Amino acid sequence: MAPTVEIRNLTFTYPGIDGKPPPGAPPLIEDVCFSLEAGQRCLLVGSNGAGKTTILKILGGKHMVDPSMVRVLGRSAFHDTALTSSGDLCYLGGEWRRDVAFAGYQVNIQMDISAEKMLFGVTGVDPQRRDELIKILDVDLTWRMHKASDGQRRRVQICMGLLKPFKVLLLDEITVDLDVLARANLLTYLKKECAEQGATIIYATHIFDGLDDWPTHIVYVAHGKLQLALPLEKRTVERWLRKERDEDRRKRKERKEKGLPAFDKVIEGSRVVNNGWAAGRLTSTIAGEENFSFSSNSVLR
Ligand SMILES: Nc1ncnc2c1ncn2[C@@H]1O[C@H](COP(=O)(O)OP(=O)(O)OP(=O)(O)O)[C@@H](O)[C@H]1O
Repeated sequence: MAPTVEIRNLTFTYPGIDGKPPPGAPPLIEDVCFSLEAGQRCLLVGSNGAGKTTILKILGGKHMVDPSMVRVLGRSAFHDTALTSSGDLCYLGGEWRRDVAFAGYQVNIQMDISAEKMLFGVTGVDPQRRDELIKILDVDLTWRMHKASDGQRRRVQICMGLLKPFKVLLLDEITVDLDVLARANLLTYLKKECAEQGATIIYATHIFDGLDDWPTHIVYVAHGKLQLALPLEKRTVERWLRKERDEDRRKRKERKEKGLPAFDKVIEGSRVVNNGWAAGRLTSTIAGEENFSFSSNSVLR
């Protein structure tokens, strides 16, 4: 079977002010390879700042890389805009938490609008699918978005994002505000989509509860290196993370003993605000000295 997601020797460094990687900047992602087929569900795990969001964004066509490095459904997500606009490739995460594409417009999720208007305003949707999603996520159609709780708002957003069928779905920690039941229902629904529709899902998360039987693959990212495991063994993931943390601590101690600063020198210049694009697609906004970037989750939650 042809892979739906294919990453071949992916190497990436955030660009500097001139659109090129700053001289001497080490690659954030280095020589990463993995591929997935229709029906497979992959957990993307790693410590804060490991590069999970970056990988998902590259797959979602938000950052430009050489087309030979990343193929989604056999196409380059960045160069082939039809891939995302058709809905075949769907990315839910980061900025999407504030804005959602609504009936062709970008809608701020905190405006005074009812959940019903949002969910029924999207045309070309299978009503049965919409009803099922509303039920699964337990959305009350009378909720006003500007008064809704974070979790309620998140449920409407997820519902919106899944209204149309997808072939490849990229999820970046979107379940954090969901209660245990809503999250469990959603994961079951997504598993069904993979089994019945042959969808492929990559889900970056730090929350392993309830995921024991969910993934078919695990991709662990640490310092640009990859490890694959199958199936999920929570203790294995925790062991990887602990090993990585201990190595980092040891390196910092060694540097301190040699009189060096605890952390490697930060290469100046690799700073792109809003991860390089304004809502939707890449419109680069370059930060000045007053701005700074953390790993995306730290910034956006
Ligand atoms: N727009 C950007 N410009 C420059 N560097 C960035 C940018 N966004 C992220 N980074 C850097 O890239 C690294 C990886 O960030 P990324 O958001 O991919 O990590 P992550 O694994 O998703 O982390 P978390 O678990 O905290 O979400 C971090 O060191 C971060 O500082």
